[in-house]
Order: sequence, then C-alpha cells, then structure tokens
Amino acid sequence: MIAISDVSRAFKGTTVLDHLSLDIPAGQKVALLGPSGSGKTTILRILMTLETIDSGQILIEGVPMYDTASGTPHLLPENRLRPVRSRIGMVFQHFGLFPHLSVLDNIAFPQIFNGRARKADAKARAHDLLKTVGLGDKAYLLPDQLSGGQKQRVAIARALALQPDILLFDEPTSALDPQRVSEVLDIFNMIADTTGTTMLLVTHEMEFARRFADRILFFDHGQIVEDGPPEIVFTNPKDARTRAFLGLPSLNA
Ligand SMILES: Nc1ncnc2c1ncn2[C@@H]1O[C@H](COP(=O)(O)OP(=O)(O)OP(=O)(O)O)[C@@H](O)[C@H]1O
Repeated sequence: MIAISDVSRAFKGTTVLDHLSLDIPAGQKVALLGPSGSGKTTILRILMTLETIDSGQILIEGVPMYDTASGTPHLLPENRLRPVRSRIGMVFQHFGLFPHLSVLDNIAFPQIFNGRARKADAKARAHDLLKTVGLGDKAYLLPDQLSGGQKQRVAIARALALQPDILLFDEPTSALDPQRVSEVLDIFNMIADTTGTTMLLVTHEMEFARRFADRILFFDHGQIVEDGPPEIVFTNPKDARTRAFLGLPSLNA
C-alpha cells in the first residue's frame, strides 16, 4: 500500500504538486495521465526519493518516508529509508542501461551491488529473467546491439531482479514503435498476473493506459481531478479538464 497524504511540492515558487492525497492498494495497476507539466513524473521521482516534498507525508506499507516532527518533512536517514527504498523499482524512459556491460551483466549488477545476491546467483537469476521477457538468446550482447523494445525489456528485467513490491514506469512506450508497444503491454500484464507487483505508469498513450490499467488517475496542475476505472474515465469523466483533454463535449453543453 502506498499512502500519499497532503503532499505539496514547488519548484522556484511554482506549485507542481498541490495538496495531493492518494492511496494505492497492493497489486493495483495505475496509469497517471494528464497534460505536460501536471506533476506526474514528479510523483514517481518523489517515491524513488530522487525528489523531496515540501509538506505532507508518504507511507510505504505503513512505513513513513519522512520525519515530520518539526512540522517540515525531512527524508529519513539512509539506514531507515533502506527497507522502503528496496521495495520500489523504477524503469526510466530512456532505459538507463550501462552501455559497456552485457545485457546479462546489466541485470546481474544491481543485485550484486545491492548485496542481494552473489555473482553466480545473480547471473542465474538474470538468465531466468531474460527468458521471462523473451530475450533468452541476447544475454551476451551489448545494449546498443538491441532494438528499443528489447532495451525496454532488459530494463524491466533489471528492475524485476530486485523483486520490488512496487514498480514505477516513466513513459515506458515513448521510444517504441506500435508493435513493440504491444509486446511491452503483454510483459506488463504477465508481471502483474504472476507477481502481484503494484505498478504505476506515467504515459501519454491513452490506448496503452486503457489496456493496461485497472485505475486511471488524471492529473492537472498538481492535483488529481479524475480517479476511476478506465471504462469510466475514458468514456464518461466528470471533470471538465479531463473531458477537454480527451476531446469529449462539456457536460453543461
Ligand atoms: N528538479 C526540478 N527543478 C525545477 N523544475 C522542475 C523540476 N522537476 C520538475 N520540474 C517542473 O515541474 C513541472 C512538473 O514536471 P513533471 O515532470 O512532474 O510533469 P509531467 O506531468 O510528468 O510532464 P510530462 O508529461 O511533460 O512528462 C514542470 O513544469 C517541470 O519543469
């Protein structure tokens, strides 16, 4: 369970997240949609502790990320954050693979670096994960020898290697052609079905969101203005901003 309570964040005086509250139960598949600059990526970066909050609190499985005793939230020290952080993995838009390491080592390295596995076990697990994402025969290639869709799958396998409870994706399909998009969708659904991982995805692709998510959050100016299952949010949203974004007529028209 992710519990985001009354979180605000401003950059240079501009509010990017505005008293945002949101609970995400374990195992949910959530797509974050909305106009550019509405705060979608910022919330993922905050969950990854790549960014901090100005006010509010975030709990991951009941464990706080911030000390709020002084009134201002301070990120907890590294040793206390580690159990929270180890539950969350992120797949970045441009994959973030190490170009000089083989595909196999890209997946094995974080496990070794994080002290999760010895070299031989990490490599064995990397082989298994490569098979899972359909790249069993690409283990010894370098990332640059793969297509965009294949790199994306390696990045997913690498995130899965650390067995996160929560996986975050920032525009996972933006670098892919339509056929690859559908392959990635299949893999996402397979991960959700077989591991029960909570998945949060920022995307501009409505069709991908519709086919992937069981919950759609529509952001506007750092607030959630629509929250519901895809069959409702895409066909009959309540909020005027969501309707305008989706090209639907106003309810008052
Ligand atoms: N570290 C930062 N420093 C200054 N401004 C930032 C920083 N991070 C984000 N912003 C600004 O905050 C706003 C929200 O950014 P964010 O990336 O969360 O939007 P988004 O909804 O994900 O947009 P997009 O759909 O274009 O990716 C933007 O105006 C962005 O320029």
